[in-house]
Amino acid sequence: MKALYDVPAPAKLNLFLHVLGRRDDGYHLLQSVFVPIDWCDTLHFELRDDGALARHDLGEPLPADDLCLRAAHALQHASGTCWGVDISILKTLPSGAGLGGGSSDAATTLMALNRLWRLGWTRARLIELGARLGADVPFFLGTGPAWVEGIGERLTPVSLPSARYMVVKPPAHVLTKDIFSSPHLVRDTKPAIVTDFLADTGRFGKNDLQNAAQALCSEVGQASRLLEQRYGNSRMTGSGSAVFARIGADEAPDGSELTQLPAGWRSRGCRSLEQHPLRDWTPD
Ligand SMILES: C[C@@](CO)(OP(=O)(O)O)[C@H](O)COP(=O)(O)OP(=O)(O)OC[C@H]1O[C@@H](n2ccc(N)nc2=O)[C@H](O)[C@@H]1O
Ligand SMILES: Nc1ncnc2c1ncn2[C@@H]1O[C@H](COP(=O)(O)OP(=O)(O)O)[C@@H](O)[C@H]1O
Repeated sequence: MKALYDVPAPAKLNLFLHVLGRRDDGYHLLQSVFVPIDWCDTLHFELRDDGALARHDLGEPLPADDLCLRAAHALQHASGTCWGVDISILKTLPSGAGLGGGSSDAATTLMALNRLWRLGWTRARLIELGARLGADVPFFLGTGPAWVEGIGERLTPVSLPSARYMVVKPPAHVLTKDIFSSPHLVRDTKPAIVTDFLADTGRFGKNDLQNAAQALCSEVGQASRLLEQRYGNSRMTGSGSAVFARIGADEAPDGSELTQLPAGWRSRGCRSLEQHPLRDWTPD
């Protein structure tokens, strides 16, 4: 195998997000259900025999310390392989949205290179390496929707019925660190448990980060109100600034965009994925 083309890196939504406390290192402990959706970046991987790692942006330029290259460097170093790769990225997911785009790109890179370089690493070993790249990377190395605890490294797969969502992303975005250090940060006192959530599948929980995000960025509240008016529900995903609403089977076709949005806003009709598209690429 010399190449892998059209490899997807799906985004995710947080159906709810509880902040339970804070670790000694300052990171906050979370409870959340993450669900992958069919809004994806697309990556191509071509084997190099000179050991070089190169990235080619097919869309908007990516940051110099792009998470795909960081993932490739980390796996090349940890595995000791002599192989290299040319990574081409067609970025469609907005960055800094709470959609996990960069984290998903990193996870897809680890799974694709594990296959291209014939490393044979297990999922658990990739997750251990991925957790050092970002708190959301372990989720994207998993099998699909998951109950997530810790700072994102403790995953319990859950099966959820497919659902449809309209996602709206205003142009501004909020720094995750500013949200967690905000006086508006809500902390949950009563942790939920998996069975509680599953008993109420489909009913959104709260996002404890949303008050702080709205205090820092008025567009998050604006996006929430827009979706409440159109669909009767809304919730910020992750640390924002994207907001989503659950929509009916007969509303907004998949991939559609909302009209009459302010300039620079993005939107997309999405469907949840019952499993990660690369689920079978990695041995458990
Ligand atoms: C909170 C989540 C939920 O999915 O937000 P999104 O990234 O999806 O928006 C993620 O776990 C985000 O994880 P990650 O993206 O790795 O966080 P970073 O940007 O590295 O965090 C920036 C800063 O936010 C604070 N931080 C982050 C995560 C966490 N569980 N507790 C924290 O206190 C820390 O000060 C950290 O240095
Ligand atoms: N391939 C990438 N795609 C998106 N963001 C990236 C990538 N590589 C690095 N980043 C950086 O990671 C941060 C966004 O990460 P991402 O997982 O997309 O966050 P969010 O979950 O908030 O959308 C930004 O600071 C961005 O500059």
